[in-house]
Amino acid sequence: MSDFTRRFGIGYALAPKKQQSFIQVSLVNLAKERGMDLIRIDQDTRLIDQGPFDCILHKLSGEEWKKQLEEYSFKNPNVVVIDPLGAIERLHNRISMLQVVSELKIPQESATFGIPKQIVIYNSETLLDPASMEGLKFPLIAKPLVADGSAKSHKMSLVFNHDGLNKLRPPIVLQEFVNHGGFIFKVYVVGEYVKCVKRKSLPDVSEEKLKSLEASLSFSQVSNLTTQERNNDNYYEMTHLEEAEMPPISFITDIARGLRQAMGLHLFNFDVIRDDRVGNRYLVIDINYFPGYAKMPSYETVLTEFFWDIVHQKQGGAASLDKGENPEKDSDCLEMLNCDKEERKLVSNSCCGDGDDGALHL
Ligand SMILES: Nc1ncnc2c1ncn2[C@@H]1O[C@H](COP(=O)(O)OP(=O)(O)OP(=O)(O)O)[C@@H](O)[C@H]1O
Ligand SMILES: O=P(O)(O)O[C@H]1[C@H](OP(=O)(O)O)[C@@H](OP(=O)(O)O)[C@@H](O)[C@@H](O)[C@@H]1OP(=O)(O)O
Ligand SMILES: [Mg+2]
Ligand SMILES: [Mg+2]
Repeated sequence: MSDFTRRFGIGYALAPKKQQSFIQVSLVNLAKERGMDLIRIDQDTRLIDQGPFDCILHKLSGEEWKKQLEEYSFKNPNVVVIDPLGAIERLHNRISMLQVVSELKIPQESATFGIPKQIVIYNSETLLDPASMEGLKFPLIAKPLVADGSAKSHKMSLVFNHDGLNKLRPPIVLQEFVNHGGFIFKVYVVGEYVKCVKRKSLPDVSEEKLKSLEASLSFSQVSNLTTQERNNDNYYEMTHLEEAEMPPISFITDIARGLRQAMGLHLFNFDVIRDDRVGNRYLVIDINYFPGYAKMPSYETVLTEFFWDIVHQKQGGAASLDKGENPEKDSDCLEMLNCDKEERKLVSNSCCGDGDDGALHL
């Protein structure tokens, strides 16, 4: 069969929520028109008995899936697995996740980047020992060390003083909370493609406010709030996304490319904030494997193009990750996304302060 008529099979193994958001009819149809069939992998049947596939997309964890994937890859070495489990695992720990950012070698002329100051706490004794704070300054944000996609792994707390540490459950990462004007930049990476969008984030905490606040405040997935949840909150109504200035395009693209190469991953996004104390300093605070691409503008076109490259071996293995340039012009790569206008199908995340009133009051 000539390459022109050959069809390609792309197997996907995703959790139900991810499948529902990502596998939309528009994506399936566009891929089909380009000769690629998206095929659901039945998680109740052995992977080895399914297919044939030219590529496998997945966001599942657990030993059983690992075993299945290894067995499949051993018998089908030519099938591209997006992405290797070993490479994804680095993102399941919030320390190893950001370690890679610190190791990037990127020219920092007009802007600089890094990660917030942070420590890891494994047990309650260390948590309550003032010596372990290593000069970290309040306010802090406490994040579960594990970032495995569970609801628990997204549960965060803002900690305003020592008393606020009492409620925390190690293992956790204590990270300095950096004022950033209430906006966050989400940088989506799909192979060589990079798209930066802005979203609302947590409000700044002034020195004055810090003194008057309760000891801590817990919340979950604030950048993913539903329109309804935002509308119920004064802060969100008062924050104007269009006012946020985008970061320098080529700088963000350089970081994205550096991360992609260093991690050996094709599908991820990372969250960036602009440090208000410095202005042109950008901090990476989170990296997510296979994020909510359906929220990215033109996700169907971008993903279809990526699949096409993969099955035609234009972006296959780690070597081709070095290939370089983003296929889009830089000016097209960064786009403002006003998420309030977006339809969100999935998100059921909530903010819960100590009073659990559903709003984020600082
Ligand atoms: N060091 C920080 N300084 C200021 N704000 C922060 C910091 N870290 C996190 N945030 C805020 O808290 C939110 C949640 O943090 P983070 O992105 O690490 O959590 P997550 O649960 O992994 O999120 P996601 O849903 O993107 O996976 C961020 O989107 C941002 O608004
Ligand atoms: O829920 P969405 O589809 O929007 O995607 C979110 C995704 O959830 P899902 O994988 O269960 O879908 C999250 O993954 P886990 O950490 O929970 O594994 C994480 O990557 C978020 O950052 C994504 O939101 P985004 O950062 O893109 O806004
Ligand atoms: Mg995040
Ligand atoms: Mg995350």
